[in-house]
Amino acid sequence: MIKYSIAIVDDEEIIRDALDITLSDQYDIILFESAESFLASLEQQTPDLVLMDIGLPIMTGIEALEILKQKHNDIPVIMITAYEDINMVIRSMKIGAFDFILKPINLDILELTIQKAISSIALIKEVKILQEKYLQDNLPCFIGESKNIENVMDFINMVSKSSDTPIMILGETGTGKELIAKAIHARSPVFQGPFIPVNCSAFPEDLIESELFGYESGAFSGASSQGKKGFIEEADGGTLFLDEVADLSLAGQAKLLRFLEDGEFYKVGGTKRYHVRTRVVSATNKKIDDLVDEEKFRKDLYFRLCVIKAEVPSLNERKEDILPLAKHFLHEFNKKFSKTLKGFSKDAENHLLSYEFTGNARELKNMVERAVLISKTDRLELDKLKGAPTLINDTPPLDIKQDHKLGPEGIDLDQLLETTEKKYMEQALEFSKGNESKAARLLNMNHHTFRYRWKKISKK
Ligand SMILES: Nc1ncnc2c1ncn2[C@@H]1O[C@H](COP(=O)(O)OP(=O)(O)OP(=O)(O)O)[C@@H](O)[C@H]1O
Repeated sequence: MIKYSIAIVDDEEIIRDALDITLSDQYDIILFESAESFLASLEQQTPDLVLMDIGLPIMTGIEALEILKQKHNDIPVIMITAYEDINMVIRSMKIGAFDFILKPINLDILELTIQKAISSIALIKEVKILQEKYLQDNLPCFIGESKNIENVMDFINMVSKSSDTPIMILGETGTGKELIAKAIHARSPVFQGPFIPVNCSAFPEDLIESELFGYESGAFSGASSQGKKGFIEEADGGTLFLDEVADLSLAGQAKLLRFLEDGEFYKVGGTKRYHVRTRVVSATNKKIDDLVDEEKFRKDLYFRLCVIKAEVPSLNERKEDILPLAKHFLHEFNKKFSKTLKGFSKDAENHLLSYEFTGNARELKNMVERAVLISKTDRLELDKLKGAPTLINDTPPLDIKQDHKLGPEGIDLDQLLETTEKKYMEQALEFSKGNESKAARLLNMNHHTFRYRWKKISKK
């Protein structure tokens, strides 16, 4: 059961006490003897409902109501008046009071009026509680103490409020663009809808249309007989995250633009029109303005996607975030590898602070992961960080057991399969001198699948 809070603003102590005794079993009561002290308290917390005397000394209840409504229009206010001054009552109702009650207060009428006011805000409150819980449970920790990141987060909090304004996030690889896209989704009104990430560079030109829009049954040979939903349809009522959007082919860009213009599309091989409402967040680590100038990215699409633009600074430009991030990753990998490292040695910290990151937070994360895995001391020492290859694509050295016997200590199967897949893909690329089609053939894979999986796995 939700317990609602009521602020009672009345200069008469006897009334405050009487209301407190009557209502405090059911509601959280906060008492104020003046309009000024009540308004000042709103900086710290806002009540769900206000009971306010009209005839307060110094600042009157009506004046306080006017100020309250400017900032918190959604809080219902019940005015209390000692005399039936119809003009005062009309004025307060015009300003936006929910209702009024007369002194001496009839408790039955009071209870009924409070109930009515609460039912008007119950849904808003329920959604707020749900959203806070969702944020706590689902929002990936976005670490950052620098002014730079604080500004980005403030901006995101502001722009998340709308459910459909397109946002483009720019920043070098590994700066946390996908994490930010998830944060936007989690703070937006469509937070309960799906968050669908699409890596635009993972699909070749001839597949992108069916991946984005889906296809109708029998659209082409090899198509599933039930047809298929595309990513856009999957994202209906939620957020579509178009990662690496600058890599979209010109044909793909044209199709996406058509959808963004009116939210409508046809599936491949179909004549039925579909309508989808989804917030589009896109990201790229390329200099998209240059691509627009070079006509490699459509200007009209750029303007559609980039109604709001957020730029994430590189880690080298926000050195204050390095240690908080490193400690966060240390904690994460302590948990993952059941280690109990307490922190970094002074030397290790200095090394991180003077290091030039090319892969940003992802590179730092990989450095810490490997160092945690090979550390045997209480603190993470410099040699473990230095010894750890810092390639962005590096993964910890987990070897597949040749005998495939499971010991009592168990294994992290996902991690093992991922490492194995990556090792073979790396070797295949080495054998084929970087030719992905040849590498794919060595692993008996279709080359689209190879490209897609390699992109995915080499980002981890
Ligand atoms: N501020 C942060 N707090 C916590 N983790 C972070 C932060 N920034 C990045 N990370 C972690 O670093 C890794 C890379 O982040 P992410 O995938 O969001 O970067 P990206 O900018 O989308 O990269 P790319 O351009 O290569 O797609 C992820 O594991 C992410 O969780």
